[in-house]
Amino acid sequence: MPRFAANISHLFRELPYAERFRAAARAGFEGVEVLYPYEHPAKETHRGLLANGLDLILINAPPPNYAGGTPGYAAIPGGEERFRSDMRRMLRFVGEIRPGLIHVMAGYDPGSGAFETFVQNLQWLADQAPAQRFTIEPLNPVAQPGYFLNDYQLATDILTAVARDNVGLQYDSYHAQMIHGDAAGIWERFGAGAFHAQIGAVPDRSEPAPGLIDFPALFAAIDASGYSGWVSAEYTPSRANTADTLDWMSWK
Ligand SMILES: O=C(O)[C@@H](O)C(=O)CO
Ligand SMILES: [Mg+2]
Repeated sequence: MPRFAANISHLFRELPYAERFRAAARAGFEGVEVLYPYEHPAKETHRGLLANGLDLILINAPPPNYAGGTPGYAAIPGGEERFRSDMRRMLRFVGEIRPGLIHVMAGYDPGSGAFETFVQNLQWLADQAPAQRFTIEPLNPVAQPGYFLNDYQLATDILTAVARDNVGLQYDSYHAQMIHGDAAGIWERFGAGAFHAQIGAVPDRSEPAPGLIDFPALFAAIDASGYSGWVSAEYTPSRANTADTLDWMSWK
C-alpha cells in the first residue's frame, strides 16, 4: 500500500487547527500537508508535528504579497519582483517547519508569456534553495477556471524547460480525472517520476469511493510504478467526522 498522508486543510476541519495533527496521527497517518500554514504561527505547526510524530509533507507557496487573495502568480508576467520577495519571506518561514515539498502555483489568466515566466520563476526559486524540493500541479478548469497549468503534458513541458532536479510534478487523482478523464492512465504516463501524489474522487472531490476512479487499482499501480513518495488525502469529507470517511485506507 502507498504511504498515506492527510491534508489537514481539507481533512479534520471539524476540529481547530492545532487539534487536527493529533486526529490525523490517531487515524493512522504518519504525515500531513497544510496548504497555507502562514495563517498560523510557525511554532503552532511545529508543535503539532512534533507532539504527534508527524512529517510535514507539503505546503503551498504563499498567496500574493503574503497576505491572501487568489493564490498563485508564478506564471504571471510582470509579477517577478513580488514573486522573489514573497518567496524569500517564505523560505525564512519554512526554516522552522521544514516541509518536504512546496507547491508553487502558476496563477490565473496570465496572457502571453506565461510559460516563459513560470519557467524562469521556478528556475530562480530552485536555485535559491537547492536543498528544498518544489512541485507544480495541474488544476482542472471546472474547479479552477482560468488556471494556467491545466494539463499534465503542459506540466511535463514546463518541468523539462525548468530542468532542475528539485522541481517536479504533483499528481492529483481528482484533477487528473477531471482534466483528462483517466486518472489511472495519467498516473501510468506521468506518475513514476512524480514528487508527490494526492487523491480525491470525482466529480465532487469527496473521499475515495467506488466510482469513476478505481482507487484499489490506482493504489496498486502507484505501488507497481516504484513511486516512493507520499499519497496524500486531499478531499472534502462527505461526513461530518473525517474519521468516518477513511475506509479507503485499508483497501487492498
Ligand atoms: O488540488 C488542489 O486543489 C491543491 O493541491 C492545491 O494546492 C490548490 O490549492
Ligand atoms: Mg491537489
